[in-house]
Amino acid sequence: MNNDTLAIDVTGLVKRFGDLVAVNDLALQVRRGEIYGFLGPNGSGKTTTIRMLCGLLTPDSGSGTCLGYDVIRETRQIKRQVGYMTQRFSLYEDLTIRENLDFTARIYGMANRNEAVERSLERLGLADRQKQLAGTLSGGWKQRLALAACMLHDPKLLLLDEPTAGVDPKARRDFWDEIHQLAATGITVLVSTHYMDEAERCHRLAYIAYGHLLAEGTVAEVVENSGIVTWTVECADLYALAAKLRGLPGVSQVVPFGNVLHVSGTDAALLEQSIEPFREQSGCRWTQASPGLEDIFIQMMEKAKDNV
Ligand SMILES: Nc1ncnc2c1ncn2[C@@H]1O[C@H](COP(=O)(O)OP(=O)(O)OP(=O)(O)O)[C@@H](O)[C@H]1O
Repeated sequence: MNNDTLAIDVTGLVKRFGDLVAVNDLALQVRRGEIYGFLGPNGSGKTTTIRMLCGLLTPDSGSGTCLGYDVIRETRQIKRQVGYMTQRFSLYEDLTIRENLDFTARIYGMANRNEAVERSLERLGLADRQKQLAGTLSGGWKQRLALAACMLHDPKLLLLDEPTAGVDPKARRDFWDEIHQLAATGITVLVSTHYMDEAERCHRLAYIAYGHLLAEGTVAEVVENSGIVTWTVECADLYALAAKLRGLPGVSQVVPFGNVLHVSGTDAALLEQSIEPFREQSGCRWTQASPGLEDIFIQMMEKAKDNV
């Protein structure tokens, strides 16, 4: 794959803050027009990576391109074609919706500012509320306004850092519908999230922990390559069973999901051996299941922690 097909193509990215290696030898390839999920625990280096990709931070080492431009030498060109939505609401709460969009358009130095703001207001469906103060919008609308602001200059790539944190499910769904509509027009989206349902709405995803890339691919590929086996069990006394299962050989996770326990491990034979005595327990129904992304990521994080 080359620059025609890849929006992001970087390798060996490293960023240190003093003694801390925030991003460690990271390689990332994101195809044009895809929605690429960026997952990982708090402090794993997602924001730092995003900031290196859009030229706001200079990597200590590594190389590559973003939209075909060199991430070290051509940061000005990159910034012009990238829309970056930061983790926290970065617009002015005491400016109106329109004033915020207008202000952002001025920062981009846009010649056709008024037209772009009008178009954006129409598209957002906020034309009749343009005089409302941004601070009075609901969390979901704030995020949509922030997205509209970073789309004003028609970027080819969107870098969205936890855009839906703390937003209710309906507003999150609307936001993601919007992301998919943008991707359908050819815009590439790299989006960080802690929500597993959002991870599943990505075309491909990467999982990083402690600055290292631990998994990459489609959801199906990540599940397939995880090497994790999960059994679910429905049982009358779930908590008593959970207590007995925890710590047994081959059992690395025992997690209740409502009335069902998820019991996972990486050694299928050992896991089966350990659960065998409980298989016949009356009132218990065991089923082998596909591991969830959450099971996989927690397992990876634990393993990575052991190796740090
Ligand atoms: N400017 C900085 N100076 C010093 N340390 C920093 C700086 N920016 C980030 N870090 C540290 O680098 C590590 C990675 O941080 P980063 O914000 O990239 O993680 P993240 O994956 O985005 O986390 P979260 O999910 O909480 O947003 C953290 O330990 C953080 O404290």
